[in-house]
Amino acid sequence: MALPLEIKDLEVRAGTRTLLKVGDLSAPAGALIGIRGPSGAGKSTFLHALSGLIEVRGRLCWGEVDLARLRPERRTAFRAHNMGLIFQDFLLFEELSPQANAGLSGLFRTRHDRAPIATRAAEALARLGVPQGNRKVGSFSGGERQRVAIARALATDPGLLLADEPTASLDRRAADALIEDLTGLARAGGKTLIAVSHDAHLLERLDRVLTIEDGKVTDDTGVQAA
Ligand SMILES: Nc1ncnc2c1ncn2[C@@H]1O[C@H](COP(=O)(O)OP(=O)(O)OP(=O)(O)O)[C@@H](O)[C@H]1O
Repeated sequence: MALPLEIKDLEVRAGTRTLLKVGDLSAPAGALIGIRGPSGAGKSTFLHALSGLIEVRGRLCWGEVDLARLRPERRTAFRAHNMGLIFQDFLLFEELSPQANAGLSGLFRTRHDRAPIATRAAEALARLGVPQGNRKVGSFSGGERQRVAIARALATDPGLLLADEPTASLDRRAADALIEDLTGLARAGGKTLIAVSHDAHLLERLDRVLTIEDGKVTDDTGVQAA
């Protein structure tokens, strides 16, 4: 289930240094949001905060759940049940097939939950046109790998999809196909999508684009999803 986002006085620090500060920000469930900004501005830090990977201060609520108040293990559990992450370095297992990679989160679930994850992984791989069979992911192209990463993110049917530069390392054609898939799947499934990207082709397909500079949101444009 997609959840609304509500942020109040969010702060991320590393030692004494403040990496990110966001005063007030909210978005309805099912919004498609882009994040752009110069290198080192704090975009990945924001995505990591939104996914509960790092400690934050203030309020960072997905629905009723304030990630700022949860211990790391509770954040991990929340992430496993609600989020699909499509991160830059893919984190795919080179020696495994696409099916094994996409169904990986099933390993951490009960036997009862495992079967639907495997089924959704297979459906997502087919829908995204990933080559079937036992070929190892290590031999896949960048575009194919990125599709496996998306299928893996979709396998648990999460309400929230968080992506870091999903079209980086793809040529224009592969990037456009991926944008079509990602935004289409998010909209069809009523999922919230938050994507860090410099790709104008992706950003123009989203409801809203935030610009982050020097650890702050300096621009917030676009129509919010109803
Ligand atoms: N754990 C950390 N400890 C100290 N500084 C950090 C830590 N993580 C990130 N930073 C710093 O915070 C700033 C923001 O980093 P971040 O990775 O969020 O930027 P970004 O906007 O995603 O950049 P890029 O587009 O280059 O990926 C950078 O100056 C980075 O060096």
